[in-house]
Amino acid sequence: MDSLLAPRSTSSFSSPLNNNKNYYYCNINSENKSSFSVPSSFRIFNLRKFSTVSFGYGCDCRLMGRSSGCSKIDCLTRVTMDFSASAASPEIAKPKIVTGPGGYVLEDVPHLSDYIPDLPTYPNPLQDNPAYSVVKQYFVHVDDTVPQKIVVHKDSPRGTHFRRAGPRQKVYFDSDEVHACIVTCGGLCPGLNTVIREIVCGLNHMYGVKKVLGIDGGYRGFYAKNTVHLDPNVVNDIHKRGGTILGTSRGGHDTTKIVDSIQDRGINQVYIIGGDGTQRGAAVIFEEVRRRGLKVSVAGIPKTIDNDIPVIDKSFGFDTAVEEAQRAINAAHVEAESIENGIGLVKLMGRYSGFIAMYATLASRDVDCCLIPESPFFLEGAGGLFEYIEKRLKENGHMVIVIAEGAGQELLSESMKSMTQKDASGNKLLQDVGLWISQRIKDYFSKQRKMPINLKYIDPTYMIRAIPSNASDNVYCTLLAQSVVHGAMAGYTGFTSGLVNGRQTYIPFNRIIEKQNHVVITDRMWARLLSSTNQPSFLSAKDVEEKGDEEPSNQLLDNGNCGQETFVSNEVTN
Ligand SMILES: Nc1ncnc2c1ncn2[C@@H]1O[C@H](COP(=O)(O)OP(=O)(O)O)[C@@H](O)[C@H]1O
Ligand SMILES: O=P(O)(O)OC[C@H]1O[C@](O)(COP(=O)(O)O)[C@@H](O)[C@@H]1O
Ligand SMILES: [Mg+2]
Repeated sequence: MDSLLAPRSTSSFSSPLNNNKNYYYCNINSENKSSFSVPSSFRIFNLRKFSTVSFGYGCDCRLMGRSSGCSKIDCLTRVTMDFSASAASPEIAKPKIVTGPGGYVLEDVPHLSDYIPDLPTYPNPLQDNPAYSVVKQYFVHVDDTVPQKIVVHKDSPRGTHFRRAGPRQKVYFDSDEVHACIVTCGGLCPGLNTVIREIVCGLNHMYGVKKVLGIDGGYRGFYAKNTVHLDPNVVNDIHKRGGTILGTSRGGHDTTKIVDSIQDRGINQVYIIGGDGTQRGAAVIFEEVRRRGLKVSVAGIPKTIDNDIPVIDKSFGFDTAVEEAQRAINAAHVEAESIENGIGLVKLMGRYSGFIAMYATLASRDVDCCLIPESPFFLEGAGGLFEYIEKRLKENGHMVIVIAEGAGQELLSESMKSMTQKDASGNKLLQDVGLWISQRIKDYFSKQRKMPINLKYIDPTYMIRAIPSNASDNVYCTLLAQSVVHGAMAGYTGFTSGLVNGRQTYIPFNRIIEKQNHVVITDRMWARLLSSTNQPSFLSAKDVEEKGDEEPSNQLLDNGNCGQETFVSNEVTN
């Protein structure tokens, strides 16, 4: 043990602070001039003008309290502590993998009781709620799990499963004890307000939770902004609006400051709504919370209109975005077919994943060519884009092209000397492929082919994500929000709530952040698109060979289980 801080007497540390059994305090008054000492596994990370020192059980040492007293480290009492009995949590929680017969694997989510012993439990208040008490088997059985792959062969191993979401018979928070907060991060997505609304209403109506804070403006709002009080009245109408009433941002993830803020405010349930970057940030927050031994559930709700989050069937807001994209594609089609050699070009979102472009194309049937980041293409020569455009114009007199913002970036880089700029979150800032390709097409046909064309470029980028969610996304948002609330109340932490094969599940952060979900162009879904547009694949035999090694993604409608009809009916059963 180092000799930085030592307690006056060990008994000074035996009283629980704020009824939080994981923290112990000693009062130090300014007359006791001495030095501070902590065991080497402990760290003082928030030295302020506080007079109370608290020690997390098996984790960090913090200065807390607000009464006047000592302000400097050298005026504190010399105290002696022996923390040898308290095992500090390792830096990173190991994945919880449970195996069973027949190759069954459960990728389980962490639980508060994994690192806090002897937590009290309470009967779930829903059992007295008239809306739920009549529903037979309302509570999820403790052994319910959901398979990740549902297309199997007779001899297939049972494979990976995730814990089924839903209310548990016992909960780990007393309703009055809960102090929740909600934050939204990253780009906008239709349905953010619905998720916020349903978390607030779910906590309040199902569990009687009254203390819910909104964190303003993304992660940095934890430490740089004021919070807002949220209750069912405040959020009543917000699902009818696009955007997020809490505001959002990129960058600003400072783990220590965020967890300090959680701790200082006495927050014990953190609901984090955001995309792949946000879930990475949530995973780090969870690790820090666990390391400090706090009774705080950290729960993620996946948000991404790009659909780039793995494992889950799809993100909320995706359907709405695809629907809105139809309006731009329709306009492009009307413009193109009204003039000779008309080309309607629509750029849609999709930084690394072309799902919106692919589904908008499949839904519209007016699109002749869809270009996405996952499928390389080339412009000139036999089998290239220009050749195909010319062919379509000669056959049809007009054509519609949909391009995802991340498509063909390698071509732009070659011709425009690649920029390596990033946004505040570290995402690569893309060059405008829509403007670039418009110019290349115009130049090619006017200069090289001497063929007059009329190109109309439509960029509805922000229009498709700044709108309120449609009816089906609203239902999805509600189920996601309720699932995440049930999970946190049941003491689960370090998890994202998500739809897997039409069932609500709890997925550990490590699975959500390990990779991005991409369109696999050697899968049937992309083949369906090619056969619907009749565009060439632009792939060489070598490309196909390389792409053939990729694992199939969760392709939304593929595998026969994620179609809209199944999706809705499964939702209802959850
Ligand atoms: N690896 C990471 N570790 C911690 N925080 C991250 C990480 N990546 C992104 N973040 C934070 O998550 C937030 C949202 O990330 P961003 O990539 O902009 O959007 P999205 O979550 O929608 O993908 C930002 O505040 C960013 O700082
Ligand atoms: O201009 P912004 O706000 O950075 O957003 C643009 C990005 O947002 C997205 O729609 C989604 O990004 P995130 O899911 O990472 O927030 C990307 O397709 C696009 O590149
Ligand atoms: Mg992202």
